[in-house]
Amino acid sequence: MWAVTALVLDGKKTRDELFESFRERVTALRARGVVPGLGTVLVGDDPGSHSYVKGKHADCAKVGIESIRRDLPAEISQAELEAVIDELNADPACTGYIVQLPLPKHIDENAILERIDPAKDADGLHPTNLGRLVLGADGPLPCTPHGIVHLLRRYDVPLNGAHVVVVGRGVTVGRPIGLLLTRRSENATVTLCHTGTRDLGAEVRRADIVIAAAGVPGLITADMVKPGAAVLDVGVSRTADGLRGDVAPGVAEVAGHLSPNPGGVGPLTRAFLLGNVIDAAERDLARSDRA
Ligand SMILES: Nc1nc(=O)c2c([nH]1)NC[C@@H]1CN(c3ccc(C(=O)N[C@@H](CCC(=O)O)C(=O)O)cc3)C=[N+]21
Repeated sequence: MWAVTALVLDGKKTRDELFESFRERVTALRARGVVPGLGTVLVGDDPGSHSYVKGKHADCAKVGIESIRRDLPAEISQAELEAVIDELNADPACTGYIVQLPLPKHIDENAILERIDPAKDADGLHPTNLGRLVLGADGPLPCTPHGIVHLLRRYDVPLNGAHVVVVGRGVTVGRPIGLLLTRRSENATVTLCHTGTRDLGAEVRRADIVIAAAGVPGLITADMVKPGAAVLDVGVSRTADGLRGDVAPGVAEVAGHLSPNPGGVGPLTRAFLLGNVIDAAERDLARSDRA
C-alpha cells in the first residue's frame, strides 16, 4: 500500500495567470479614458473581514484598479448605511463595489444588498443579477462559483455529464453554483446537500466532483470520497487552531484533484471580484461606442 496524493488545484498560480490578462485589459481601458475603481464597504471591526478587505485592495493595486474604501463603525444605523450606498451608486469614480458580509445584526442585510446599483454589483449577488443568471442573460457572475468553474477548467477536470455534489446552501456559493454548472456550456448534473440531507456520505460518494461549502470544519472525510474524485474545499471556519476548511486531511489520499484551503478557491473569489469590475467597465464602454 502506498499513499496516492491528489493533484493540487493551485488557486494562487491560477490567480496570477488571470491577473496578467486583467492588467492588459485595465491598461486598454485607461488608454480610452476609463479608470476602473473598486469600492469596499466594511462595517465594524471583525478581524477576518478586515483582512479580506485588505486583500481585495492589494489585488486592485496589482492590476491597476483604483481603490475606494468606506470603513464604518459597527453602530452605524440602517439609514446612515443606506446613505453610503446611495453615495457610491452616484460616484463616477466607483465603477463597482461590494458590501462586506456579514453585516451587524441590527442591519437589514437584504435591504442593503438590493439598494446597490446592479450595474455596480461587483459580487454578482444583487437579486437582479442573480435573476439574470437564472435567465442566462449577460451580467456579473457570483465570484466564488465563477472561481470554482474557472479552476476546474484550468485543470481540465471534465464537467460535461459529470455528477457534482455541492454541500452547503449559502447564498454566495451553494445556491448559485448549480446555476453555473448546469448551463449548457458546463452541462454537469448537480445535487445540492445541506443539513437536512439524510445520508450525506452516500450522496458525496456518488460524486465525480465535490464542492464543500458548508462552513463545518473537516465535514468531508476520506471515506465519503469516491477514489479519483475532484474535491474543492471552499468553506472557512475560524477555530481555536486557526482557519480550517470543510475537508478533512485524509481526503488528499483518495481524491484525484484537491483544492487546498487556503490557496485554492479563495484567491479566485477575489480575482473574479476584479473581473466583474473590469467586465462592467468594458460593457459601459461598448455601450457608449454604440450610442
Ligand atoms: N460581500 C462579500 N463578498 C465576498 O466575497 C465575501 C464576503 N462578503 N464576506 C466574507 C466572504 C469570505 N471571502 C473570502 C474571499 C477570499 C479569501 C481568500 O483569498 N483566502 C485566502 C487566504 C487569506 C487569509 O489567510 O486571510 C486563501 O484562501 O488562500 C477568503 C475568503 C469572501 N467573502
